[in-house]
Amino acid sequence: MASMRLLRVRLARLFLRTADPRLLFPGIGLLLLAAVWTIAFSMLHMARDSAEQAAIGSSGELIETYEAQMARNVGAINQALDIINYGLQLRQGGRGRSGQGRDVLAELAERALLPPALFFQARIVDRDGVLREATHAGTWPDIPAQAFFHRHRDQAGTDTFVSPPSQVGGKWQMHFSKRLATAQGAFAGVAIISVEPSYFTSGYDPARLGDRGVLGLLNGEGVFLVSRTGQMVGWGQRSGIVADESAGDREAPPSLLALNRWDGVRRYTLARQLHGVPLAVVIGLAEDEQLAKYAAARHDILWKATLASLLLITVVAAIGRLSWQLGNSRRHVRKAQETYYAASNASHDAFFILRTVTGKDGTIQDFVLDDTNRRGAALFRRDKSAMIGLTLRGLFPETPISGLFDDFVSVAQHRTVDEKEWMNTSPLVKAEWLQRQLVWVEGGVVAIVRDITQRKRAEAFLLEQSQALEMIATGMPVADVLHKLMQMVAARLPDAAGVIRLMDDDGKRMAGAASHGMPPGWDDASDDRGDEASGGPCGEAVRRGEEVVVADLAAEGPRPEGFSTALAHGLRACCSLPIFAGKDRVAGSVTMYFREARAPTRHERDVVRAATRLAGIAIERKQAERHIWHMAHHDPLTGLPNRSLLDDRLRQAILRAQRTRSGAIVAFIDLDNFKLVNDSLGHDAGDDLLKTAASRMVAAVRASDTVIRLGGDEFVIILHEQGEDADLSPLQEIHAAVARPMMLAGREVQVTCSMGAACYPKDGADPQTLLMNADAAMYRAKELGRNNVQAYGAEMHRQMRERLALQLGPALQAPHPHFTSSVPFIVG
Ligand SMILES: Nc1nc2c(ncn2[C@@H]2O[C@H](COP(=O)(O)OP(=O)(O)OP(=O)(O)O)[C@@H](O)[C@H]2O)c(=O)[nH]1
Repeated sequence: MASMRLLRVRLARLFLRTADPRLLFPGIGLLLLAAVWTIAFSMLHMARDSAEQAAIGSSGELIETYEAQMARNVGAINQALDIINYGLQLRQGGRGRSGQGRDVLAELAERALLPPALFFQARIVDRDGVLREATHAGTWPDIPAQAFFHRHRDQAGTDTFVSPPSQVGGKWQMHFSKRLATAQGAFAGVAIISVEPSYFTSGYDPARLGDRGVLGLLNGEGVFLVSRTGQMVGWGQRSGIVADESAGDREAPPSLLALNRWDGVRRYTLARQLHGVPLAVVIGLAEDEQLAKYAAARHDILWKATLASLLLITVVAAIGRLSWQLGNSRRHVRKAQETYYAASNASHDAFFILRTVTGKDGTIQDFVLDDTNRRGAALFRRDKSAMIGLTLRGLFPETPISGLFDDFVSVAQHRTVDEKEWMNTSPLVKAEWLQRQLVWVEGGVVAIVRDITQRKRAEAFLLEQSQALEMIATGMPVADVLHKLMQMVAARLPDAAGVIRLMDDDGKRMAGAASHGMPPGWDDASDDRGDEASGGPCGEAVRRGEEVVVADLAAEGPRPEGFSTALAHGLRACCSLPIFAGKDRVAGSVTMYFREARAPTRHERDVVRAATRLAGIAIERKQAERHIWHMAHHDPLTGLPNRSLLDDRLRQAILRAQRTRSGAIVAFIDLDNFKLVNDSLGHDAGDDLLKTAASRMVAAVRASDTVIRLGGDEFVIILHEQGEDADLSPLQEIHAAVARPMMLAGREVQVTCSMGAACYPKDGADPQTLLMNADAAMYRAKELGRNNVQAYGAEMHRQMRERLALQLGPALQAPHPHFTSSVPFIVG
């Protein structure tokens, strides 16, 4: 199985490698070239075969023809020789027609028993080699030395002897000779018929044998007696051919292509032995002539094959190049696609490629999703494969998308780009806020969508922070600001619950100031626990002044009571941050509880930190405000409320008296001869005296009463809920307390004061009247020699007016006479 799989894999790889146009087309080209040349060579082979067969066939036919021709010629000569012999025998026997003395040859010629004299010459030689008769004139010298003479003289027999061509009478001739014998068989001479060699090759047909063929006669030694090639007639060449003796019924062997040694021409050569004579007919067909058609066809085939090859190579090269370019461009496209996919998959943006679907009338009907990236599938919480092919409407089955669809159509029609942010309403899409860019592409629209929920939330968070800051800046109550901050955190961390607690002024207890999603009674419970600030991890944040994270409330050691409540309500983890109001002062904590047992994320901690910082600013600002207000309304030396609060306190005293149906005493106090202290003991001693006097006054009244320093050495005391009969005994106590000796600049000093009192409602119904009347009474006390307490009387009012008239007159009055009667008494 494994080997099969391996084989399949290898085959697939081989196929892919072969399918590469760089290999495929050269491969196909080579195959086609091989096919072209295989066909060409097989055609050549067939053509040559056919030409050879034709040559062989032709040579076979020719040898038959020429053999018959030669046999006829030789037979005629043979017959003529026999006739000569017969004729001689008849003469010798006396039976000749012409009788003794008449030439046998002439007689035979007359009777046309000899071959035509035009070609043949007949001769008779006697037993001594003397020429006895001849059909033609001419001598033949030294006949007894001729081979044929020896042959016939020495060998009995009737066979014909053929002599090679020799010159007789100036002519080259072949000689056919036969032994002449007496009736007893004795040698009687030789009958000779001579013929020009060309006689035998006159049948040379150039149409059949060509210009370079051969037709010839061989003797028994394989020597040409005559041969003709074209117009050339020759003899005597040694052929080296062994004649075939298969004449007759036996099928002749085919001709052989061989190099004819006598002239160096390759020929299809056949030799056939003639019957009865030691002669063989030879025919030869020159190879180049016989195969001339084949050579032409060969040239034609090779030329066509070459042309076809060139054409093929050109076409394959062109197709290969095109295919290579196509492959290259495909590779580039594929690489570009791969790059696109890699980039788009790594992108934080979702990509959607949608194809436009148009109706018959050309209007856009819908858009079909062709492709998307990983982020796109994640945005829709679906598999990419399940999304591809869906229409735009199909992507948002339950959401009206008319606006989105119109935007797509607009971008597709106008070939533009459209960018928008929108709040998602589709439950299928995993985002609150989205930003989309629609870009026209050929045949469709590409939508690039980005989840901007975090950014939008951050913007909202920033907005809420600035709103909280605005609330702080405009002096909104801290409780409102904290409430806003808690809302802000809740919006960012919707699954969390939280509470903001503030430390009370003495820094011992914390109380909930704002909360979100906390279990009912939780705030109360924690508020009730006075030691919460030092108990659980959240209190620990306040105590340590740093962030405390509890990743699992259930795993925490000794559990504060509140944790059980939190756990019971499904809160498993918490993160608490101290609120710093000012540099080191912890004013409370912001604590968020989470429903999973885990450490809060960085984002969650950042949100809590931001809220904590703003809470600190709000509290610090409120404290600064309070400080400024306190500074504005209190005397920095004594810490007592100053003149700015006088009117308000007087009004409150009146309202309170009205509410409680009681009265109130307004006392005006001025230290006696205070200037002397400054002058004698110094200004600092004067300040100490003022502080001591103020503290003694505060100590002498109830907490609900008010002591105000008007300025200099003047004070106002408001005593609430007094009887209407103006009992001045509380004032006497204050007077006595002030007058107690004190240490100033290392010396004991006793300072008295003058006090004037006006009672509400008896001496005045409004703050101004009461104050003015108390002042008048004080002035009266001064007049009476200082160091006493005077209740307001109506006559004081008249005296006051007289005094004012005098003071406003041209001459100023001299200093009051009581000045000397109540100087500060330095004891030590
Ligand atoms: N050390 C000190 N002196 C102050 C302060 N404010 C005002 N004074 C001085 O207090 C003196 C007030 O004097 P007066 O009330 O006019 O006169 P007196 O000496 O008290 O005399 P009688 O009021 O007539 O008894 C002035 O000399 C002021 O300079 C302060 O804050 N510290």
